[in-house]
Amino acid sequence: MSSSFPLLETRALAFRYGSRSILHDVHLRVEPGSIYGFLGPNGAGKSTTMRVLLGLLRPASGSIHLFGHDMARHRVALLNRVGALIENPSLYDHLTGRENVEATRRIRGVASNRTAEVLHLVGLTDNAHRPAREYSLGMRQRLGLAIALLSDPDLLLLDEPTNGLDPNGIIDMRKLLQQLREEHGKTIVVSSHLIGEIEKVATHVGVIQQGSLVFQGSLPDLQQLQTGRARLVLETDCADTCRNLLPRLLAGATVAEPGTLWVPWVSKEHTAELATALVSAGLPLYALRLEQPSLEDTFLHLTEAKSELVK
Ligand SMILES: Nc1ncnc2c1ncn2[C@@H]1O[C@H](COP(=O)(O)OP(=O)(O)OP(=O)(O)O)[C@@H](O)[C@H]1O
Repeated sequence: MSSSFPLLETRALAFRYGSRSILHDVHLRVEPGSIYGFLGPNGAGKSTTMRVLLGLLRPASGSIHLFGHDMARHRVALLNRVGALIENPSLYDHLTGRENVEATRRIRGVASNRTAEVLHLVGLTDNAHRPAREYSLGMRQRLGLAIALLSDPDLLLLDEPTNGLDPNGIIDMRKLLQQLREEHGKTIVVSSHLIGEIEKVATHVGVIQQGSLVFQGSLPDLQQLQTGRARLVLETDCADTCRNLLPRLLAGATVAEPGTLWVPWVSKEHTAELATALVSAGLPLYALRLEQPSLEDTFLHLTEAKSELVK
């Protein structure tokens, strides 16, 4: 991650439900202008983290810094600069989209021109006169986002905003987040349990598993981790003989099957040397191919291994 001043930072954040520890030692770092994909399987602690960040749950220990200030000291002022969408927005179904926005606008004392602005931002202007009960799930999420945008917040915290949406709804939400970042300078933390969704929209990624952050970095950092897990699959007659004859070139290799070796990928030069050495040693080489894990595999590996990869 860059060394610029983080917009949101948690230090050794911990949370407990009674005697049950839910979040442990969470060090989040969200750079200004980023879309931070907060990933983790069900029950990992994403919603709990969001609620702690919004001051809805009190941390057991640790601190939260928003815009460079300690939230424990300036909670109200700092949270005024944050917009949130936590799961499904609570809407008045009998009111129109516009009336729903208006209801919150008045309570919050926001200027009246903002209603039309936020409806336009989320692409609901043409449907603003319809009652919310006629809205699709995607439209409801966008209306919730419009309400979150009323006070023109610098930071948006969105908990699984695409949950339950159909493919078009997911694409619309993704475009909207990109537009909010690129054209309106918003910083966005968006949680999901699907890496496939996050990789299309996020600039940075944090992976949480069982209440601990197991990876944090830019999207290219995560892709690099994926490349580092690539392997060569070598097919021959007897994998053990190969390993014994070429111990240096096959360091770290594992026998997958009697005639198949998995070799951690090093470089194309190493691959060429391995192929030459095998043939020179008179060993049959039936196949030598590169297997690159998908980003999904890497995510599963991170969440299953609970490794020490936090930067
Ligand atoms: N009110 C509660 N009381 C006790 N434990 C809770 C409560 N709410 C959540 N938990 C537990 O806290 C842990 C984290 O839950 P959380 O909802 O934060 O996970 P999540 O990553 O958001 O998962 P999901 O994607 O399923 O919402 C889970 O083990 C859950 O069972």
